[in-house]
Amino acid sequence: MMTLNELLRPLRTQSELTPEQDQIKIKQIDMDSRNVAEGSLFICIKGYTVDGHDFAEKAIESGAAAIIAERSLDVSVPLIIVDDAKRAMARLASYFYEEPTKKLNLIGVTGTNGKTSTTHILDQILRDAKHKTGMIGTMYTKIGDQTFDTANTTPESLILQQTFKSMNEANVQTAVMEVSSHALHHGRVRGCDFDIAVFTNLTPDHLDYHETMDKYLFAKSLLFSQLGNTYEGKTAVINIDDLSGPRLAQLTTADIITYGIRKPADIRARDIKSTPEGTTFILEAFGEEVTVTFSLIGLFSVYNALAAVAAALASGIELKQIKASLEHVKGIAGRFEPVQCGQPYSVIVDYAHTADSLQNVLDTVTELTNGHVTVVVGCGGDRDASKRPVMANIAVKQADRAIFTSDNPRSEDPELILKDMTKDLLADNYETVLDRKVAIYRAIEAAEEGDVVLIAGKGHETYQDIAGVKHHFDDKEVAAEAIKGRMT
Ligand SMILES: CC(=O)N[C@H]1[C@@H](OP(=O)(O)OP(=O)(O)OC[C@H]2O[C@@H](n3ccc(=O)[nH]c3=O)[C@H](O)[C@@H]2O)O[C@H](CO)[C@@H](O)[C@@H]1O[C@H](C)C(=O)N[C@@H](C)C(=O)N[C@H](CCC(=O)O)C(=O)O
Ligand SMILES: Nc1ncnc2c1ncn2[C@@H]1O[C@H](COP(=O)(O)OP(=O)(O)OP(=O)(O)O)[C@@H](O)[C@H]1O
Ligand SMILES: N[C@H](CCC[C@H](N)C(=O)O)C(=O)O
Ligand SMILES: [Mg+2]
Repeated sequence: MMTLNELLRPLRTQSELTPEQDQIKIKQIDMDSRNVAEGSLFICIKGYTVDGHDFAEKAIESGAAAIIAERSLDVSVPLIIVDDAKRAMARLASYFYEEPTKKLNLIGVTGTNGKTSTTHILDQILRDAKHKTGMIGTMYTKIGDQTFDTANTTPESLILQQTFKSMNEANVQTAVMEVSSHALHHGRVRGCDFDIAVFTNLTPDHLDYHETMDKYLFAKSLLFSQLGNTYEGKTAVINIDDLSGPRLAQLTTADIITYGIRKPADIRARDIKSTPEGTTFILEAFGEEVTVTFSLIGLFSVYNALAAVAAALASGIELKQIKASLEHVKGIAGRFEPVQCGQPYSVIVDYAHTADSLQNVLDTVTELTNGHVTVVVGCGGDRDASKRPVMANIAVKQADRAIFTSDNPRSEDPELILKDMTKDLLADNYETVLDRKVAIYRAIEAAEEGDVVLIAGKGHETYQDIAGVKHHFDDKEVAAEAIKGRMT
């Protein structure tokens, strides 16, 4: 709880509050009128769908004691006008919750692909080293052993600061979070005091939103320029094999740890051997060497491991301990996850929903099998349409057979998404099957001994978003039903 006068201090606004209004007690901050309670400060956010200013009255009816807005409103409680409500929200939330990230070793992971995977590997290493950890990302938010659902990979600043405060209360030492480009662009992580920033890679995605790769890189770069200009205790972990790596390195004054496979790097993997059971490699870290046996599959997984190793070393964990942790990292839900029901062919569910990830995963599958490869894949609606034909092209080139189907069409017509994917395809090794369940069944029913069916795009998701309604749908569940159905 804070007085309004005290809470507004970091905004440095010239609010014309009476001495009585100055003393109003603010019990919580809200950006959603549906959460407002007695004594809330309600912040009006102009969204993509609706305008929070239209809910100010509703918030007051629910007990809002003051309103922050970007324009004048006829309201009965104190109104503070700011130029940018989201910017104000980040500042106020961090202040109200007593700058919780300053009490955490905060690690942010950004990049087009590999954020969830890297954060999960890193969390395992940290927990093995007896750190109490928190995680924020695509699959969930986790505080200690408790998990919570999240709507976004990187939530809005208010939710973030509340989460960090809960982490402080639970004595979390290290928080590992995915930082999406949307979040960076929207300023959701303003007010987060990162200690370590990790870059995985940059390949085309979200160009509907960022428009050009340069602007997309600029959004990602904000994590590195925000790393502070004292290098004391701040580290940027950079994939030096990625074209954008060196550019990001130039943007930070923090210490830099590079990792890679192809180029010389501080943290490097060599002699990589992949089998369907896992990967072994020699890990070099600042001149020391250890051999790692790792259960995750594919070169891309080695990159994610290297990123996690670098961030763990920067967090003070010993290489010996890191090696031991890597050796018992378990598979990550929906990432190259096998569906095993005793069938003589392989079925793999994976979250590849970009051209680069699909290419990487198909490269891995084709390298590890002598059988036929069938890929079942679609593209999401209300997302970058430019990746659709590129993904389809990779599918027909890399796999023996592709079944194009629906992903999350959201507000788009799924037939039109399929048309976008296939309109310029010259190949004839594909078919389109709109119903995802039918598509998965068809691929599995045709699989023979030694073949691989890759079901890409939805990974861990347990729903299919059609016209804004989330229907239960789980690729793993459907695949298992199809496999068992064939056995009976
Ligand atoms: C395009 C986008 O980023 N949208 C985000 C945005 O939603 P919005 O602008 O539509 O919000 P809105 O519904 O118009 O509401 C505006 C304001 O009115 C308030 N409101 C609304 C209704 C009401 O009754 N009362 C009320 O007060 C809302 O709480 C909000 O403050 O603000 C919401 C709350 O923070 C986010 O959950 C939502 O993310 C949606 C779910 C989304 O799909 N975002 C994607 C694009 C995204 O951000 N993805 C990245 C990951 C991408 C990646 O790297 O793969 C992510 O970090 O998740
Ligand atoms: N380092 C990597 N490079 C390229 N592709 C990768 C890499 N790591 C994972 N992938 C592929 O990308 C998919 C998504 O991986 P992951 O969930 O870790 O990425 P993410 O960055 O968290 O994605 P999102 O932006 O949706 O949260 C995986 O299922 C795999 O196909
Ligand atoms: N974080 C990604 C997830 C995409 C998952 C895919 N199944 C889709 O719906 O496009 C996004 O919001 O673009
Ligand atoms: Mg993710």
